[in-house]
Amino acid sequence: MTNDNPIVRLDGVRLDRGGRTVLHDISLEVPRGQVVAVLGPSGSGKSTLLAALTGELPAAAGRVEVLGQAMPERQRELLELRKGIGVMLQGNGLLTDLTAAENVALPLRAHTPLPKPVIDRLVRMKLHAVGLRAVADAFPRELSGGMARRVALARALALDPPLMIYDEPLTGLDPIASGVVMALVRRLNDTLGLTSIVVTHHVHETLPVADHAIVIANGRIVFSGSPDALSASPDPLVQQFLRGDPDGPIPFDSRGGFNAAAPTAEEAA
Ligand SMILES: Nc1ncnc2c1ncn2[C@@H]1O[C@H](COP(=O)(O)OP(=O)(O)OP(=O)(O)O)[C@@H](O)[C@H]1O
Repeated sequence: MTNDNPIVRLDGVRLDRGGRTVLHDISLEVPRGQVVAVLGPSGSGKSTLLAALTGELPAAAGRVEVLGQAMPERQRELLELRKGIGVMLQGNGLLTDLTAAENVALPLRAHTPLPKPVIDRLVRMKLHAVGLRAVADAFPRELSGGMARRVALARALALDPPLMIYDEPLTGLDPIASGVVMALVRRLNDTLGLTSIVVTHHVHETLPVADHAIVIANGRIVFSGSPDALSASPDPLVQQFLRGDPDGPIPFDSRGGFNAAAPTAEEAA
């Protein structure tokens, strides 16, 4: 495998949840080194796509390749692959009775045999990378929302994964904290040689740091291209999403998924 190979490749992937198809025929490639924004309205299937990238949700059809290998079916191989994927989940997921440093140390304790002094040093380096070395001994409740998010980011980076996935990293943050977090995502991506996939509906905060944008709506990828091309897209679906209009080709309650654009006669009545 050369480094020119995409770090993520999906080919004709279908993803089902609760017996219903959420995403149809998804094909995409994520080149190494990029920050890719996966955008879409609430309920469009962003988290479902993310679950396929981490192997949590097997594809109902098609092929998912991550870090140059097909998504393993066997649990042990899957766990090994997941060590190469840093995931920052919605919210912080920090353990409240552990300090910031102890939270960041968790993956290192769980997945490496490293002695404590080495783990302590690595934790300090990770906290330094997110600009928070000074709060190593603080508990999550003593941190602002933005700082807690950065600690969660440091924890996701703990095992030096080549691929970072962020699920709604800006939820609950004010505009300033959002700007800090997104600038950090970009800086860490470039300085540590990562690839980053940011799953979000925060378009305007995310596009400025993204190299590539994908928009999901009505069960499919409706746009894939540069942030500039996204802003200029004449597609009514894309425009509705960018403007946040309740009326248009994306149903207001898009939880109905792929078929939601065409309500049943009962729903329409
Ligand atoms: N475990 C599940 N079982 C059944 N249906 C599910 C499950 N998880 C998600 N869904 C459905 O799949 C669709 C897509 O949900 P998903 O969470 O992927 O969307 P999303 O774009 O991430 O939404 P949000 O931005 O609100 O987080 C929704 O219709 C949702 O109700």
